[in-house]
Amino acid sequence: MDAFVTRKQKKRKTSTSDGTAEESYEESTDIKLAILASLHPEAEQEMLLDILLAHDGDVQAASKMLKSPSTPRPVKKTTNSTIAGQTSLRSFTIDPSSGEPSSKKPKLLSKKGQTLYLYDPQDISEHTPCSIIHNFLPAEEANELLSELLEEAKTFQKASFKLFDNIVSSPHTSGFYVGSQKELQEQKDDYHYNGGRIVDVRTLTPKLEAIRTRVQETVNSAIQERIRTHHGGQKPKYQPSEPWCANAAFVNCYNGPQESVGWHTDQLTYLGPRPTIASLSLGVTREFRLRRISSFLSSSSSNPDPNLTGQISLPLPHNSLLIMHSTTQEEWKHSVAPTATITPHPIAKNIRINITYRHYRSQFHPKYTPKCHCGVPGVLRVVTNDAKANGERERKENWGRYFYMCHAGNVPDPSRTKCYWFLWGDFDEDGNPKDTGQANQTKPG
Ligand SMILES: O=C(O)CCC(=O)C(=O)O
Ligand SMILES: [Fe+2]
Repeated sequence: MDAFVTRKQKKRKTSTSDGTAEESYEESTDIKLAILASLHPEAEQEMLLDILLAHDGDVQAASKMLKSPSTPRPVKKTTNSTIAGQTSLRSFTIDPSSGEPSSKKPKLLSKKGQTLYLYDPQDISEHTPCSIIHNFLPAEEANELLSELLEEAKTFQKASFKLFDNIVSSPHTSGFYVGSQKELQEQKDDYHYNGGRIVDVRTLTPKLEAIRTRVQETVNSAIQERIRTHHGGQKPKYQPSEPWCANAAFVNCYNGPQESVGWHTDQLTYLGPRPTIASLSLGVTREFRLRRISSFLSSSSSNPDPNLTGQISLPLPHNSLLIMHSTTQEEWKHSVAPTATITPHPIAKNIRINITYRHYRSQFHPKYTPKCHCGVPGVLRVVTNDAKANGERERKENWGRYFYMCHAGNVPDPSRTKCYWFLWGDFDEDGNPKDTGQANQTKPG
């Protein structure tokens, strides 16, 4: 059984719609789940997963639990929504004195090389930088939005760009939407993504426009709630205090189980530090995975707590709104993993549509982005211990500092002399540039 637990993870290169490139990993939980399912063909996948994870990935212990008369009998699903019958991990904790399920909360661990699956909004809020709202839109409206975007997605393209001498194409297609013709023209003229521009910019479709204000209101209340529950009423440094405004949206289309997006963080250049991103999923349920960037773990990165270094998977069902709060982009990476199987959706068949609403902040308009010697606007990054992303700026005393670097340094182009230009970003408490376009230039630490 151990061979399944310790199976090596596979790596591969990929790229995202906003142009950041990373590597993705595949995991062995699927196999353990398949074994458990073959032992308990009557049980629902979600229940098996919950129990497997409550037993720390031990298939034998999970199977024993399933055979126990005290375990609730699984009820067959009548819809294809994975949300039906979902339970919190709390329902599967065993009281050691009685051997009965107890309501005590288990310790949730995301061990290195393992995946912790979370479904319950309270678990997600407590153990990830995100919060989730299931059944966000009225059912009919969600279906209509899905149908509209499935039609749009027929004309989406795969994003592709150059990475270390290879053309990397994103393993899914996407479209980019803004609120007005003026913003559309500005995107075409002024905005850069990895040194290039997005040619296909569209204005929000009628249904994307119709939900925009609701997304905004929900996100703004969730931000306030998060500040209360996770930050003692004090917003994190650099998190904007201005209201969040959904003025741009990437729409991603994952056609089939193998389409995915690799581990990445979203580009900060036009969102600024500590952005909030709202992600509405439609159609097929897929796994959204999260893992911490180890330099932001509380223990030292040379000795991080092994219980916090694994990945967390959030299956995102049709009509769920995931809010990535202000620590997500700087302290975590996220991905949508390829999978062996999916449950087809009655409208979308094998397709998952995902909308990420973003706030392109006016203080981060490209006219304020510091420019490299090449004349190209820089890319805003944060210093982490990710050597590939940060090069020599990864030294501990600089972790968490922001800097601009050349796109050419980000995506080396052999036809150009390698460019080492960089500028420390200097932001106030609200993450606004202190001196727009004129940050102090200093030497790397
Ligand atoms: O499809 C998703 O849930 C995530 C998409 C994403 O990470 C992105 O567009 O940057
Ligand atoms: Fe992303």
